[in-house]
Amino acid sequence: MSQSLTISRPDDWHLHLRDGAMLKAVLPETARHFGRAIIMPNLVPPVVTGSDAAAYRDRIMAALPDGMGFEPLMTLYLTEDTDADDLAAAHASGLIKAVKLYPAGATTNSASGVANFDKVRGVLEKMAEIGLPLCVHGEVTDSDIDIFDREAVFIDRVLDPIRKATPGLRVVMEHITTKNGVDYVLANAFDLGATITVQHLILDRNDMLVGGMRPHYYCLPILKRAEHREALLSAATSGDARFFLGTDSAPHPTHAKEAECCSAGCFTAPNALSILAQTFEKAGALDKLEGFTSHHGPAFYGLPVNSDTLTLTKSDSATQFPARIDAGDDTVTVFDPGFPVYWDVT
Ligand SMILES: NC(=O)N[C@@H](CC(=O)O)C(=O)O
Ligand SMILES: [Zn+2]
Ligand SMILES: [Zn+2]
Repeated sequence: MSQSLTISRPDDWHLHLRDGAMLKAVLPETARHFGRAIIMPNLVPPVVTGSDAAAYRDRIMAALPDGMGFEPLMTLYLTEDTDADDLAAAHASGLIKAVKLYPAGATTNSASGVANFDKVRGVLEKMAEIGLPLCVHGEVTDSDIDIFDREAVFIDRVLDPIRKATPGLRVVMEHITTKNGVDYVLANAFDLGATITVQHLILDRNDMLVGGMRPHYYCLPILKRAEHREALLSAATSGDARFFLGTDSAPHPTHAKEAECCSAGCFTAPNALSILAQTFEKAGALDKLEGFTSHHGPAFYGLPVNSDTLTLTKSDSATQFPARIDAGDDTVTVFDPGFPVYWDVT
């Protein structure tokens, strides 16, 4: 028996496209399904200025296959030297839709991030004034804080003080992974939103560690206990507009994932929507999928919902996703949810 669901075209509110051959390889995987995406600026070197963002947007558009529609929503990478006027001009021209805060050393390519939060106070005040959202990788980097606690500690020690010191600053907690993150969003007003990834909705740390380590499930923030996954699933399927999809699809060459010290990130662009449909259906919340993938994000960012649609169909046989895609001389391994998925984009 087949079943189908037509929704407004989804957007991805947290996406890594990289550059060069990798960009060319992964961009069609997103553009096939998503109308727009918030493009993460953690290139090497990072996308710091308005002119960096304009040049990166041009490279993305040049890599887009003919006939595919896709709008990259550009971001700047916040550093301790970010120029508030350059950032305001990039926002005023419509070039950028957000600024990304990486605590220095928290994740992939975050070395140029912020170590001393006092140094970005002026920039954050400017962002509050002009209504430019701050997207936050919310983990402390202190070596004495356990990796599984780094998100919760960040909320108390960094995020809450920043928000209190900067009234009116709109913040997106990127890729939340804990009940603490969900509760913090719920306890605040609608100037605070959160993106949630596919992997954090379906996996917990046991899936990554029991019976052998699975490097393709290693991403940051790291998968947590089952009770946290359950809180994320409740939030995503609740219909609360503060929670929306950010896949954090983060391609790395297969050899860098299957390495002695594996890179952090899951490449979910090809099958994110199929897995989500299955996950929402299992939770008895298929009617909440469209809000999560297509309505809540535009509402937070003050953008229109996409005018075209996407149809998902469920069939009796499991959907076959490619195991990997080619990217120049490398391959990128496609995320395997670990269970059969019967939904596919048609
Ligand atoms: N999520 C990840 O594990 N990796 C991301 C960086 C990030 O979003 O933190 C990447 O750029 O590879
Ligand atoms: Zn991150
Ligand atoms: Zn990311």
